[in-house]
Amino acid sequence: MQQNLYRIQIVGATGYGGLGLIEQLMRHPNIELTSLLAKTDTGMQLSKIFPHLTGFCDHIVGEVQDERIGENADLVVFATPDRVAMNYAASLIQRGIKVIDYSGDFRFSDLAVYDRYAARKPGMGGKPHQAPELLKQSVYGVPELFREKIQNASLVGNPGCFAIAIELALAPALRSGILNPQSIIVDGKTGTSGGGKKPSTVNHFSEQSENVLPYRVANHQHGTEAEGVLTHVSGSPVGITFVPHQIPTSRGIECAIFGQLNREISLEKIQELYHESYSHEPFVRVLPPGVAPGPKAVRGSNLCDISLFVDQANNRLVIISSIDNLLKGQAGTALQNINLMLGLEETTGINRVPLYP
Ligand SMILES: NC(=O)C1=CN([C@@H]2O[C@H](COP(=O)(O)OP(=O)(O)OC[C@H]3O[C@@H](n4cnc5c(N)ncnc54)[C@H](OP(=O)(O)O)[C@@H]3O)[C@@H](O)[C@H]2O)C=CC1
Ligand SMILES: CC(=O)N[C@@H](CCC(=O)OP(=O)(O)O)C(=O)O
Repeated sequence: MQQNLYRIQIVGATGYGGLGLIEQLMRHPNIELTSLLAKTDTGMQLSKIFPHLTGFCDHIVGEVQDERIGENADLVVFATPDRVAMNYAASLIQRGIKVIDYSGDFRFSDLAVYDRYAARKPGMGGKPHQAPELLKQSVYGVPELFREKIQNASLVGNPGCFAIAIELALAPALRSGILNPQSIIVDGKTGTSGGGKKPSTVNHFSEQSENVLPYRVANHQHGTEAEGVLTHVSGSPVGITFVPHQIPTSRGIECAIFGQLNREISLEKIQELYHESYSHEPFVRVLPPGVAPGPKAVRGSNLCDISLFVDQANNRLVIISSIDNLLKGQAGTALQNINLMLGLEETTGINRVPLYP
């Protein structure tokens, strides 16, 4: 191994989340992509599947076989659906190989919370966790909230896309005690890439175009995830009613978040509070009063934009949070976590200016 050149294997490399990481790693000076594995599209160059990568990443995609997982790697990223990483993480960690998983397998330190997440996620069928003993050592991968733990972790559970947008938006207000933690309502919108690359009736153009489709109303797995994390960081039980919608864009998430203020407080003071929390964070922007441009302003970047409003007549705080679901909501945060776990500068390979329009 060249000095400071770390070897990474991606399992699930042919999906959107694998792709998002590969695109960023093409510009990473300290990381070598040693292998790409997937289930179906194997034996061909990645650039045959994604022609925009021609000349940038022409690696051949290998088949997922047990003996290949962890081969020639310092860190393995599972960009796979739920219940894949849980079968491999223990043996990788035993071999001294670090692991990041994009799914819900390792987002929860408590098995009961995992079970609640799994009960809300379609297709999970209430199956038990295959490696519950690892939950206590896994670290939740939101660097802005758990940076030091991530730096020392062997196993990181990358967050859910809506969950990170909600957590970054609410953490400063809930930590400071200005909001009633049981009063939170979130109206979320996501582009169709949130559901991955596999076509379905719901993301068929004629079904999803010209519509705003509510789904899993007050029963989405990221509501549970954000409640648990925000309860942990604020020290008070947080209750969130979350209604997600799918909208006809390819990428982007916007959450409009409402909470009752415990006392009268000016927008200026709340802006100050958020600036104190995030002025040193490279990927969180607290926007000036009155500015809320939506997810188009963060598209293609790892940024989370936060806009704050006070509804004075009803003494409510309104927070608008926008991310690119495939970057800050997935592969961008994953690369932040990889950099932290490997002792590299956190922003390496990530500092992209949003693509506009
Ligand atoms: N899309 C998003 O916005 C976000 C997604 N996530 C999570 O990230 C993970 C990946 O999501 P996404 O990129 O959207 O999904 P995709 O469906 O686009 O990609 C999934 C990838 O995993 C591979 N795969 C599927 N089953 C297996 C298996 N049993 N063993 C090995 N590889 C397998 C697929 O290969 P093949 O096609 O060959 O089956 C494909 O390469 C999921 O856990 C998702 O919940 C998290 C945050 C945001
Ligand atoms: C549009 C769409 O279907 N979005 C997915 C995105 C969430 C996701 O992938 O989250 P997990 O990692 O927790 O599974 C959803 O709402 O379930």
